[in-house]
Amino acid sequence: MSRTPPVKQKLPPDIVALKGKQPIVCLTAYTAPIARLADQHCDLLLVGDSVGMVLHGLPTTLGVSIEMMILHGQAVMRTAKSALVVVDMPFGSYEESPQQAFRNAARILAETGAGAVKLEGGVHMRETIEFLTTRGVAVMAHVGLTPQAFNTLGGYRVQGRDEDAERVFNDAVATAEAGAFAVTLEKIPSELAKRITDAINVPTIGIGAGADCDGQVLVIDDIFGFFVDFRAKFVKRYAELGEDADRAIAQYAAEVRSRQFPGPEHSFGSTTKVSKK
Ligand SMILES: Nc1nc(=O)c2c([nH]1)NC[C@@H]1CN(c3ccc(C(=O)N[C@@H](CCC(=O)O)C(=O)O)cc3)CN21
Ligand SMILES: CC(C)C(=O)C(=O)O
Ligand SMILES: [Mg+2]
Repeated sequence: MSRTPPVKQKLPPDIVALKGKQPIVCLTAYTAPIARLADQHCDLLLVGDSVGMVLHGLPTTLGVSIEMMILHGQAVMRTAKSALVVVDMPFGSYEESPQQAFRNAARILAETGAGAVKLEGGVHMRETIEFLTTRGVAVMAHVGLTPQAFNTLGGYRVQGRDEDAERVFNDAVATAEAGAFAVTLEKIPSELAKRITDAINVPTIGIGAGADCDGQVLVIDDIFGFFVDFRAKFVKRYAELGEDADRAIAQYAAEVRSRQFPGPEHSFGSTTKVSKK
């Protein structure tokens, strides 16, 4: 029986190997059809807890549950063939202790088949990241603007400016030393992101962290122009699908009201005779 060999899905070490060789392309994905598309162009797909704000209408990421992350992780894993899939650990699922983090990370990996988890935090997550990575759980870290700290940070502000730079630098270095295979840098000055990228031997994946990171990530609905609740400065819209979708819905509504839709071609006759056409 001859079969085309299956495409090998990337693993965390394959992502590490890209540092210094080529920019790492990452997007968020939450659903099977989008994962099928993005998989063909990305090295890494992130099932971000941004799903709570983007698809579930939550005001922040704080209300996202493990069950939500697993359902979306499963949907993405069904169609992602070559990109590494990373699932965000939601708020409250890992902060208590390394043991709690391991239990929930293991559940996420077992139930989704994803290759890694991502968690927010630097120096204070060092022990947890070490606990996970020495027990077979690949971890992507996330420092700088950590959206799950919305309340303590006082919003989604730029992090690491002026005297705050050392904190973010130390956070990034601590996670890399603890065994993280990559570090997300969110909304920090470009110069600081470059300093971090030069200082650690695993890839930095930037979002609002300038052009010198080893890779870039954006929220898929943001690049589609489909998420309109806010527009961060770091977002570049590559389409205006929101406008397109609005046009489609408005036209459908108008055609239903004017009885233009459905037409005969969308309708069924009462007999089974074969139509000519
Ligand atoms: N659609 C979407 N895109 C994201 O990038 C994203 C999410 N959702 N949800 C989870 C987090 C939250 N993130 C955010 C949210 C807002 C800004 C932001 O910069 N907002 C405003 C004002 C922020 C302020 O200064 O208080 C901006 O003007 O850029 C940045 C990152 C990043 N993540
Ligand atoms: C924006 C990325 C880095 C993220 O954490 C998310 O989508 O939840
Ligand atoms: Mg996230």
